[in-house]
Amino acid sequence: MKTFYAPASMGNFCVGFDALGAALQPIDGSLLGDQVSVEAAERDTFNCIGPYAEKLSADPKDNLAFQCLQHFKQHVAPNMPAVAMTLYKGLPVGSGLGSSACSVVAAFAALNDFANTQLSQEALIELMADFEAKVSGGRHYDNITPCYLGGLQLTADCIPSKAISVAHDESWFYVIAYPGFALNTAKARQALPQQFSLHHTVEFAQRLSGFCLLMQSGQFDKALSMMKDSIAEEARAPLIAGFSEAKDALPALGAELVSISGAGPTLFAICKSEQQANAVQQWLQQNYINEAGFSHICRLDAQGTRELKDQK
Ligand SMILES: Nc1ncnc2c1ncn2[C@@H]1O[C@H](COP(=O)(O)OP(=O)(O)O)[C@@H](O)[C@H]1O
Ligand SMILES: N[C@@H](CCOP(=O)(O)O)C(=O)O
Repeated sequence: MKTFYAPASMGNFCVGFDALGAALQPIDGSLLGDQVSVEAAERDTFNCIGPYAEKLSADPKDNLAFQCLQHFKQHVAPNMPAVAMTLYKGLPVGSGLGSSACSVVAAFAALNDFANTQLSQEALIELMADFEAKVSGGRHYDNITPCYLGGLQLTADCIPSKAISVAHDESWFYVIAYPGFALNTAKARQALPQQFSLHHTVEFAQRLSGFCLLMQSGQFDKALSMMKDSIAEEARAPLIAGFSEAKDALPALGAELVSISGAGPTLFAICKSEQQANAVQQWLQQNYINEAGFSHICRLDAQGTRELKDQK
């Protein structure tokens, strides 16, 4: 049996709505994401386990990972033998941490390895995006490609190969805090303005292009100063209890930036020292998250989706 782990990701990365995303690795070495195992079996079976399994429908047909299995057998690898698939649901649904992308990416990575297809990386990414689009209320790649490829990705349908890896400052700490309640991505997309002025649109393009070029040339502090979410944050902040208070309070503790991870409600803060990250995390634990929430101090995950070798 092989097990594939897909890491949590932060869509938008503040300055790149639907176009930038980053994979996360907690600095304590823990895994923050979903896992999918596949092994040969007499007939196809699906099992969903893990801390967030019970938040999903008990009917496999409703589960994205099982839908990936069905699609794969019907359209990609029709001669593939029967398999037993197990999804370990390690991320809460509707968290802003790319939970649905994690299940889809881990499932297709495991199936693709099992069936040893000749699918190109781009074709696989498109397939993954098709399935995430089924639930998220829009086709966007900013969870799929960082989750699959790791790092910080500039990503869109119109980008050759769907993603360009963007350099990042490896000394930055990302404090993430999931407050313990769900915010459905499709609902959070409906809250967005449907139109922006020409000025607004041009400024978005200027910020995103300036940010990416500065990061790519190692001018990380200048890039950080350009990070502003002019598309989603204002419309979504009222849907996230405590976000505005945290955004006001955390800079005094050393947060260089406070923004929404994906569609929320997870919040992320960028800090330049571990001491500041600890202070920010402590504030968030006391003031932002409830008993069902959690927080982690993270770096960006450079590997993306990978086989967990020590699993049997
Ligand atoms: N394996 C799965 N992982 C996550 N969500 C799933 C899965 N299978 C089905 N779903 C459904 O997809 C939707 C995902 O919601 P969404 O808000 O997009 O989550 P997230 O932002 O965490 O990716 C939910 O309605 C959930 O029930
Ligand atoms: N760009 C998307 C990202 C959604 O991420 P999720 O983790 O909340 O599913 C958006 O902002 O809608």
